[in-house]
Amino acid sequence: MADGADAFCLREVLVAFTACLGEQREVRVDPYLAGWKGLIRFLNTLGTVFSFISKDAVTKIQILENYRNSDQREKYLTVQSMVEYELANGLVDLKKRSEHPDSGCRTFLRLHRALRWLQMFLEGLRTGEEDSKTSVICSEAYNASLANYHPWIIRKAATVAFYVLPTRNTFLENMNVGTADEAVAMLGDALPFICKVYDITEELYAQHKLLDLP
Ligand SMILES: CCCCCCCC/C=C\CCCCCCCC(=O)N[C@@H](COP(=O)(O)O)[C@H](O)/C=C/CCCCCCCCCCCCC
Repeated sequence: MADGADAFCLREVLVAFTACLGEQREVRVDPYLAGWKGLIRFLNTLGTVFSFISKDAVTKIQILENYRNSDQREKYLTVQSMVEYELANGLVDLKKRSEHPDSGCRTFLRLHRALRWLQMFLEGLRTGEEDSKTSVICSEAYNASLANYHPWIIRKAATVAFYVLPTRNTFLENMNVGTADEAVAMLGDALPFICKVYDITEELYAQHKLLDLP
């Protein structure tokens, strides 16, 4: 694991996802991206076999950060304002990637689908037996979520990468929050917030028929 300022800490990641939720059920983009960036720091400590996954996630985060640093940054403050702005201004390719291949809506949707994987993976870790295999928990979560959107070659590469994951307790002890039991307790506190962020986004995208953006 990395030391110092760059070290992964589960608490920081979970705090970031908790901070996504606004009082009016809005989902804030900055803490959402901060949460993913923290997770990618962790992913990078697991070995180069995961590089193709972290590269894709970093690219998507960068696209959204660019919107947050642009003249239109206020429009990208929350997922709700982003959807409203991009749809009202015809900035989303709805049928085929063409004029707006990297819209905020499309890019966020990819991370949103990955959040479902994360939710299922963390729940599997939380409720798993001490010696259960993280690779199995991870594959099951992946097959029930993200895999449905990936071509065969990506599914194959992801499944191979999962094999190198350590056992559940070693994995939890690498979270920098104390013992495996303490990490489990923290997951229990944070998962309802992650679920809520997921559900609100899913509802918003469904309402605007954006769940299948190319
Ligand atoms: C206790 C907490 C520890 C949890 C640690 C989790 C660390 C995970 C960190 C990052 C997860 C990466 C999120 C990946 C986003 C993938 C978005 C996506 O679906 N992209 C595909 C579609 O994009 P477009 O082509 O349409 O632009 C793209 O094709 C995918 C490429 C890469 C493969 C993605 C495989 C995702 C597997 C997720 C499992 C990560 C394994 C983590 C192991 C702990």
